[in-house]
Amino acid sequence: MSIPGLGQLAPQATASTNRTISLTPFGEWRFDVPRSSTAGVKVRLVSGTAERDGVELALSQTYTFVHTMKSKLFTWTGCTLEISGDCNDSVKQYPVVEDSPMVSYGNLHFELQKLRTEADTLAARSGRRPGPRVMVCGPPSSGKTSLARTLTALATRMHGQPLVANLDPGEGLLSLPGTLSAAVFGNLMDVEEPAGGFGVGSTPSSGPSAVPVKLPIVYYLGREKVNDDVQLWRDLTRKLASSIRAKFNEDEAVRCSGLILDTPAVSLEPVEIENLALAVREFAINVVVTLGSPKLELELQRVFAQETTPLGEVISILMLEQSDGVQQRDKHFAQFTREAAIKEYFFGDAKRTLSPSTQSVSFDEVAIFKLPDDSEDYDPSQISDTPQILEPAEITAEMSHWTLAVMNASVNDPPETIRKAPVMGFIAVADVDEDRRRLKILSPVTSRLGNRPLVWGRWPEPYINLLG
Ligand SMILES: Nc1ncnc2c1ncn2[C@@H]1O[C@H](COP(=O)(O)OP(=O)(O)OP(=O)(O)O)[C@@H](O)[C@H]1O
Repeated sequence: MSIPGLGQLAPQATASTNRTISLTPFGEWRFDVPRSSTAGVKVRLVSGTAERDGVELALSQTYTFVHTMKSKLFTWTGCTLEISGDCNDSVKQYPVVEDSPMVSYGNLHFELQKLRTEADTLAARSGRRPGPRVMVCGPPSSGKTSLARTLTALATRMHGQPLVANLDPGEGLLSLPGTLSAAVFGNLMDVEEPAGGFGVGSTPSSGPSAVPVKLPIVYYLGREKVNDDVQLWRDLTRKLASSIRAKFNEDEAVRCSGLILDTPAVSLEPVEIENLALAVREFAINVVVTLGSPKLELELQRVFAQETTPLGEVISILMLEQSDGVQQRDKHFAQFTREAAIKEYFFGDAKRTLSPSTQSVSFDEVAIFKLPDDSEDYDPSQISDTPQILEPAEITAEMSHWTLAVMNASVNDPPETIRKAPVMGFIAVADVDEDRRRLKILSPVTSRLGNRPLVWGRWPEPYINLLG
């Protein structure tokens, strides 16, 4: 519970007055920009230093945080912020700085930096040991993605080029939801983007970008939750791990910076622990961070008590406190965020307008596959010897407003190959004319689909009419 005047101000009703706040070292300004705030909230760093999940704000520059964004600005040194616009916010100060979870997050970063320096030193002597491979896991809303983002930003600030990967299909990393993906982060991240540099706005597009773009490798699960198709999630996790090994082999700077892996929220279900264990083994993780769950820490310590990485390293399992500032996001918020990501993928955002190409294609020109309907005797949360096979999809009006994945495969490839192929991009079905047997599609690029197969998953669910 927070006591005004003793550390944390109680959240205020939506505040719209222009105001100036001062934060002492390790203080946080926590904010939630409501949907009603069309102009968002504007923030200017007047003095000191401040950052959002590790990405620094420039002095005197005005930043806009758009509506339905929940986050915080943090300061190591103390700062003054000028704020205008509507948002719900609160200030958290730490009279005893050791009480801030950022102390342990910062210490973790410095330990990881030591391992990166060791890997660098070894590389100079022609050794090939990678830098730290750290996995962040924990219960829902424990701050996993925020910590992964902070560790990434802090590493890039020290000229590192870590690989960052996401195994949570509920939210995409540099991609739409429903995917597992990874990319090298070697430069500035976008402080204003709702996803803080992890969103689709930081990927290549047909428009100019304020920050250098990242090139992700993406696999398509087409489901919201891991348990909706555990078998495929495990197969794609293995594929992603293999892509990361290949990147480590060819790029010394990336290898020395290591990996930061974000994971789906878990309770303590045995299948979830097995999934985390699979990720640890596949990605050769040597540092596992559990956020706010001593039980998860104990369970993973038990699983890995006798195990080392393939390189013979100890697998360190540590628990860090979760911040009491982590904000809950209800299903409406999550849906709005997904829809905003889809819209941004095709149309850009306030800073960068994109013009997707609208194409009319005949039903006979496209090969669309769909995930099979869940049959009564199929339990998607169980590993099965007979994985679900893609089926050719019948094109009907039901497909309108869905986003389909364009697979980096040939339409003549076996369904199993198509299903596990990397994703080239997405198209949205704007309209289906069953009488004329034609589809109207939106594509971020003007080129035709050629013989690329499309996959119609279950996630993200259909968006409102993008052309409406
Ligand atoms: N200290 C904080 N103050 C204010 N907001 C915060 C703080 N830490 C995290 N948040 C916000 O809380 C929300 C949830 O955090 P985050 O996404 O990191 O949790 P998560 O564990 O990854 O969630 P999920 O289980 O849904 O994947 C995000 O909007 C994030 O920006």
